[in-house]
Amino acid sequence: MNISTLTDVRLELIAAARYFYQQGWMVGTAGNLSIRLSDGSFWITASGKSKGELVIDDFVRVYPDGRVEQPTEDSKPSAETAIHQVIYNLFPEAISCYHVHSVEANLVSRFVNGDALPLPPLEMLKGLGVWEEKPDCVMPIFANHLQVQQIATEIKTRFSNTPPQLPALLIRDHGVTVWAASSTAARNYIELVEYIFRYMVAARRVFGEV
Ligand SMILES: CSCCC(=O)C(=O)COP(=O)(O)O
Ligand SMILES: [Zn+2]
Repeated sequence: MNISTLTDVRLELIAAARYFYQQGWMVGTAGNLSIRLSDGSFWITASGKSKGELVIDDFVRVYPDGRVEQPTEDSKPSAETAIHQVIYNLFPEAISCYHVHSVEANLVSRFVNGDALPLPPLEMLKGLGVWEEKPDCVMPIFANHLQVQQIATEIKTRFSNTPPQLPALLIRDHGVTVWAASSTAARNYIELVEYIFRYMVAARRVFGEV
């Protein structure tokens, strides 16, 4: 057994949340992070915690049968747990699911009225698994329903019929969610999609609508 096997994976989520908070992507209590374990359960941030200063007891463990293990009675699973559950069910290779709120994600989600955001053919897309010359990629956009379960159901229905080109989705006027085969990859994916959104906002300023 090496030393990394002994590390509590919640520490990775704490470090990632602190970093995202510093970038302005998890301001206040915004966003939620999760990591799946080998038994199929996952740790997810408890609802309403300040994401810049999480501690080890600010997580809840959710089991595949829906059972929830809370460190304290007032720790409730993230309000957006249903989205993490649907992502883990749809994508068996997913080990981490990260959701953040940035200003740029919200701006680009209004660049189109439809349910798909065309992405510029940037080299950065390779980091998200798109190895094509001049890739023609879109990021799926979902409506931000008050009932999170409705968002989760729409993700399930759409992705069951049409798998996304990228491991990422946008919820309009809300934020972005990514999933990956490791927590390190999920962190990179958040950085990559946020770079692409920043580029899109800057490009609109420089070139106008393209
Ligand atoms: C001020 S954030 C509003 C709720 C939300 O969108 C979010 O990501 C955080 O919810 P949680 O229950 O995970 O704290
Ligand atoms: Zn959110």
